[in-house]
Amino acid sequence: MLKKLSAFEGIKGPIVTIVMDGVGYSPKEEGNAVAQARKPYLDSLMKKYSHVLLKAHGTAVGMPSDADMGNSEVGHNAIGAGQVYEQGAALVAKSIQTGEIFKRDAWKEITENVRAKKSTLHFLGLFSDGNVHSNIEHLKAMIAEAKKEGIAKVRVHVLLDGRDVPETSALDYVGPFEKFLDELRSPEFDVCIASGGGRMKITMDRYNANWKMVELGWKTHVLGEGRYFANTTEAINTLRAETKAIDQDLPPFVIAKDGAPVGTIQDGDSVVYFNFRGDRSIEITRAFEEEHFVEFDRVRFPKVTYAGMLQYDGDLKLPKRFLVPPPAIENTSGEWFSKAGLKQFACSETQKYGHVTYFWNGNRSSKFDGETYLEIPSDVVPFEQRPWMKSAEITDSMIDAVASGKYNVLRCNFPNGDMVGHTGSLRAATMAVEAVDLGLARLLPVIDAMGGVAIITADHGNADEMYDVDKKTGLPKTNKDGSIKAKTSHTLNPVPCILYDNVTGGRLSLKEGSWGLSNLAATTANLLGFEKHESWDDSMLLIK
Ligand SMILES: O=C(O)[C@@H](CO)OP(=O)(O)O
Ligand SMILES: [Mn+2]
Ligand SMILES: [Mn+2]
Repeated sequence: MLKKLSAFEGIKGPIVTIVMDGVGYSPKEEGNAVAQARKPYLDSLMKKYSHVLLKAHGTAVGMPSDADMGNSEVGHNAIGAGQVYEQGAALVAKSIQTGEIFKRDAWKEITENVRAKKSTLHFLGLFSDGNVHSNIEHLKAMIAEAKKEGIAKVRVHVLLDGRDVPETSALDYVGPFEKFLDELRSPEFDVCIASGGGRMKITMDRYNANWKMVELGWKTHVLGEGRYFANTTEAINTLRAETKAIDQDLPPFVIAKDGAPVGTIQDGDSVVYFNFRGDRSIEITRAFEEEHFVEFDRVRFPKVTYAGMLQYDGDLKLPKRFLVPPPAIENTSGEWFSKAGLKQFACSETQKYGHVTYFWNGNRSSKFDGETYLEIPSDVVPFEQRPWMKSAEITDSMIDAVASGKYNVLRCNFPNGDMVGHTGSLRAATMAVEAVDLGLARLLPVIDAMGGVAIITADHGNADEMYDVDKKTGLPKTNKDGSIKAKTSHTLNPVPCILYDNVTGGRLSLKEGSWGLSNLAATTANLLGFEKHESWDDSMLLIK
């Protein structure tokens, strides 16, 4: 049980954590949608209330190095668990480096299956070195090992990124990768790319937001249905010229030879989904694993030996077979607040719903006792067309939940800064931040009225840098037509953390210090009048 604090009895009203997804802090104004947004409410909070900056990237959130940006999974894991675990990116890299991955049963089953049946080994996943969902180095290591182990035929299905890496960088990955395959290819080892498409068009949907994407991915990778191209470079060049889309939004393509797809997925094949992050892996995994599947008509359901890079959901045991064990995230704040008998409420719209539930609770999909979840359906549109997204509805729901008096601890996520930040539109991203400002201005007074306190923070940066800046010159890069190259990925910047307290008469503030997202759970525990769990990182709260 969490122990009661002796120095502080705790706030009587609700404690509310508000995550402004993708709203990082940078002193640089140019290309910074957060700084440029008209957000009088948030600006006044920064003047009036105790605040600090939190580290939200790199080793502070369990990534392999401080060159790695933060992301929603590692960010919400750290906030919810109050601790830093080595995350998927680091665990897989290590397992490959030590060779452990290839000694485990999952890899052996995958490879023995294709050797025994003389069938094809397929790799499917996000094709970049973004290290948010996947890393192309992991893919290359597995292909090289497959050759070493005498596998005869490998097909690769590539989901183009442009969201964790520069927006039109796909060919920078395809070129060197084709060369890598050319060097491995031999009469005994037949390897090539078989299909692909933009990650926001096919396969990588999350939280059941748009199953059509997964259906289109299934048609492309499994059935080999779609537009044929002779190779990936030709596909990308043609589709770019026709659609003007950036990589994440490019339509699907099928690589064909002599009028037939080179790599459909068939009975007896093995399939490795090489993304380590779970949210955008669960739906396609279900399509490959579920015997009775209702989300779309698969037309053909090949009997394959399937493995995910990690296990994506420990409660649902999805997938059954995985190459590397996921981080065992234990003693989350959700669990211990539940054990303390507290009532918890979590809310977001579909795009971030799993962030405040599944990621928050250490990648568990089931609830702890006393938890209530509310999902507001997201629009299925390009978010630069609706930068306000469902911020008003999230605010309405949070106001109702706070005012109901039913909950001790509440959490919500406003997706705007992140989802609109990823589109690369600076104009829309400033509106996104402004929509969050409107929401805060409505919600916080209701927390006052209930005698509560709020922490306003974020999980990582995104909207704070909308220009792709040349590291050497510090100037924005430009496209061929002279326009500024947009940055669609997350940033390395810290995030704000504001303690909104109008109820203790100034007794509480945040200590100066070198803090990160993992210090939030203990801080919330203190606000509730509890000591932190022994495994959580320290509280930032100073109590007078
Ligand atoms: O959209 C996503 O999948 C990632 C970026 O790859 O963003 P976030 O971590 O904010 O969910
Ligand atoms: Mn995020
Ligand atoms: Mn994001």
